[in-house]
Formats: sequence, structure tokens, C-alpha cells
Amino acid sequence: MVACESLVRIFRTGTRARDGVEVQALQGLDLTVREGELLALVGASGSGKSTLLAILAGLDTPSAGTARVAGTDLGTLKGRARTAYRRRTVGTIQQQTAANLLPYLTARENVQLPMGYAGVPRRRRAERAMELLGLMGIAEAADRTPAMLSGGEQQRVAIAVALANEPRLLLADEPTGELDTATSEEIFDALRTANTELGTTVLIVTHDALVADQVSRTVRIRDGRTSAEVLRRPAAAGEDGVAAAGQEYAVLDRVGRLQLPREFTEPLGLAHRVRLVLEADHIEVWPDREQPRADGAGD
Ligand SMILES: Nc1ncnc2c1ncn2[C@@H]1O[C@H](COP(=O)(O)OP(=O)(O)OP(=O)(O)O)[C@@H](O)[C@H]1O
Repeated sequence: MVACESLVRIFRTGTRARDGVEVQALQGLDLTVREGELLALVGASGSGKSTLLAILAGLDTPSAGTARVAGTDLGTLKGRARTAYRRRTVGTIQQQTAANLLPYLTARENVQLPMGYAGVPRRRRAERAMELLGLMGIAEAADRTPAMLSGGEQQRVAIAVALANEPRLLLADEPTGELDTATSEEIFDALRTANTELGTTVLIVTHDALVADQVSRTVRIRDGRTSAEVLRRPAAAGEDGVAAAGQEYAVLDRVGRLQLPREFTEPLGLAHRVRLVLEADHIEVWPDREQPRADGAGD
């Protein structure tokens, strides 16, 4: 569903090239998301998460590298094709609950609006709006305006709006950022419902450890690159469906680059240069000052 390869986004600030400052928000990022996956994207502030989401949403274009969503190349997408992509292929949810909805329209009208832009017949619009509000568990709020809804209800309406045109990919940027823990769980459940009931691929940018704990794959971005992944395998039958503890993996890119976690490098004093030793089934990474032991102990 999503295939990013060596994705680069450079922002130039300043009005003239010679006094401008360059910021490399994405520095050769690789990311693959399978159809039907529910994935969390985590990373420190400034690591490039929003930049990636803006590219996947069709709101921004990469400076280099490739980004494809559902077979669409986002680097070359122009004009009407870009508008159609934004309307039909992706749905987006912002952190600021108020930013997702028009304040003077009811929940039902907010959900119908994107379908109107996409040319869906009026009767179908009304039916689908109620179906989606029902799926999100807020059918009773259909005739209320956002001001009459709680933050969590507003966010569930926002998910229904994002799903209105049956997008293949749903992008949620910190969807629980303004909400308390109990309400965050409701929003996560709503996103999971979209994923399981409608088959929509869902990518959630989050700082929320609760959300990151519940998905099968969490991808960490560091300095504009995917640096690590945590995979959770479903628990064996009879364990009440509780997810097994996550195993963290580092991401090896196409040219062989790897980011070692600071928790590993600092205690061993690994810096600048390390010794690599190729063994039959693994690679050893040694501080520059040490020699690998001849007997192979201490791996
Ligand atoms: N329009 C822009 N012009 C210049 N620099 C930008 C622009 N947008 C983002 N950046 C820079 O790119 C880097 C990545 O920003 P981005 O917003 O993608 O990070 P983030 O991981 O989403 O952070 P946060 O969690 O705080 O939202 C930052 O250094 C940021 O200052």
C-alpha cells in the first residue's frame, strides 16, 4: 500500500538561494506498509513524521527518492490527478479535533461534504454518512454541530469524514494528542474498527505509548530515516489475545546502513569507528580499541 524508498525532503528557508538555510527533514527514508496493516509511526519532535505524512497525503512532494501509495507515484502526481488522489485514495485526521470539522455543519453534514466534492449521489451520501457514524458509535450525534460534541466524539466524527470516500489509506497525525487516556482508547478503537471492518490501511503518528503498544508494528523515525521497528506477534491461542512482548529490530536500508540504538552504543563507548567481524550467521560490532576474542566468547 505504501512504498517509500530513499525518500528525501529538503526545506530551504530564506528568500535567496545564497542566504538560505537547508533543513533535511527526510534523509533517505525507507518504509513499506502492507495493505490492511495498522501501523504506528513514532519519533522525537522534528524527526520528520509530519513531513512524511504530508507527502503521503499528497499535500507536499518529495525532493528526491520515491513514494508510492496504492500504485500512485507521488513524486510526479500533478493537477487533477493529485486532487483526485487526495479526495479518494487517502483520508486524513489531524490532532486538533476542531481542525477536522466545519463548525457550522452537523456531524452528518460534515461526513457528507467530501462525498459531495467527489460527486456521490445525494441519497447515497446520506446513507453512507449514517453507516459511518454508526460504525464509529456516534449515530445519535448525527444532528449535532461540533460545539455540541465532546473532543472524543468530534474525533470520531473526523474519522467518519476521513472515511467518507472509501480511502485505501487513512493517515492520522497524533489523533489522541489532545485527549485523556480513556478517550484516547475510544479513538484508537475507532481507528481499529476502520481497519478491521472496512479493511482500510491505517498509519498513526503517535507519542502515545498506549497506541504504540497495541499495534502489531511500530516504526521509529530518527533524523529523517526509519531507524527501528518493534514487531509484536499475536499471542498463542489460549492467552486471551494479549499481545506478546515486542521485539525491537533495527532497520537495514538498501545500501546497508543501520542506526544502532544509543542504549547499545553508549555503555560500550561505540563512537565514530567500530570493528566489524563477519561470522557464519551474524556480524559482530566491536569498539575500535578491542580485539575480538579468539575463542568467540563474549558475543
Ligand atoms: N515548511 C518547513 N520549512 C522549513 N523547515 C521545516 C518545514 N517543515 C518542517 N521543517 C523542519 O523539518 C524537520 C522535521 O519536521 P517535522 O514537522 O516533519 O517533524 P515531526 O517529527 O513531525 O515533529 P513533531 O513531532 O514535533 O510534529 C524539523 O527540523 C522542522 O523544523
